[in-house]
Amino acid sequence: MGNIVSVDGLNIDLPDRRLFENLAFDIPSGALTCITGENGVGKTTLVKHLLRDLKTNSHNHFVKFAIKRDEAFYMPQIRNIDEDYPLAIKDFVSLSFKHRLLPWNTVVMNDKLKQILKETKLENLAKNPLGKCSGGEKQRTYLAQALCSDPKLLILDEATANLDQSSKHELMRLLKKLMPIHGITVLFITHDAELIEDYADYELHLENKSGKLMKREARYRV
Ligand SMILES: Nc1ncnc2c1ncn2[C@@H]1O[C@H](COP(=O)(O)OP(=O)(O)OP(=O)(O)O)[C@@H](O)[C@H]1O
Repeated sequence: MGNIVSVDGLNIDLPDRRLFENLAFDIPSGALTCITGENGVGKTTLVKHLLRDLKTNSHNHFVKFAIKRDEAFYMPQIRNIDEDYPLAIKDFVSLSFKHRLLPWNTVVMNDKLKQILKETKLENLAKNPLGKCSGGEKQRTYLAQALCSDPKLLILDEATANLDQSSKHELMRLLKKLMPIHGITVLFITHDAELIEDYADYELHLENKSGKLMKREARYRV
C-alpha cells in the first residue's frame, strides 16, 4: 500500500533547544499508527510540524507526503465547546464540507451528511445541540465532521482522553470499521496502553529526540 508520509533526517528546533534530531520513519497507508512517548517528548509538535509542511506545500527532502494539502484532518485534543454552544450536531458536522459556495447544503451534501451521521451513529441525535452532548457523542461528532472533509489522513490528538471505558472502545471500533470504507490512514496520539494493544497496527515511539516505528498486531479485528 506504500507510505502516506516519509520522514528522513528531520530536525525540529524550539527557540531554546532541539526537540528532534535526525528523525526517520515512514507512516504506512491504510493503517492505524499510534504515536507514543512521555509527556513533553514532542508528539503534538511533531504532528503540527508535519501538517505545516503539508499545508504550506514546503518542498524539502526531509518530509514527503503521498497526499494533497487539503487531504489531512487534525482533530485537536481540546475544543471550547461548552453547554451553551448553539450549533446542532448536523450543522457542526457540515462545517467541514469542501468547495462550499453557498451557506446551505446542496442535495449531494445532504445525502452525504445523512450517510455519515448514520455511520457514526448520530442520526437520531442530529438536531440536538452539540453543547448538550455527552463526551462520547461529541467525539463521534468530531469524527463525522472529519469524514465530511474526505480526509486521506486523519490525526487524532488524545481523542479518547476524557472518555469512559465503553465510549473510548466504541470510538476506536467505529474508527477501525470506517477506515477501509473511507480509505483513511490514522495517526493517533495516545498514552492509553490498552487502546494501543487493542487497535494499533503500528506504533511510532518517540524518545530521546528520536522516533522508532514498530509493527504491532492489533488485538481487535474488524
Ligand atoms: N512554540 C513553542 N515554544 C517553546 N516551547 C514549545 C513550543 N511548542 C512546544 N514546546 C515545548 O515542546 C515540548 C513538546 O511539547 P508537545 O506538546 O509537543 O509534547 P507532547 O509529547 O505532545 O506532550 P503531552 O503528552 O503532554 O501532550 C514541550 O516541552 C513544550 O513545552
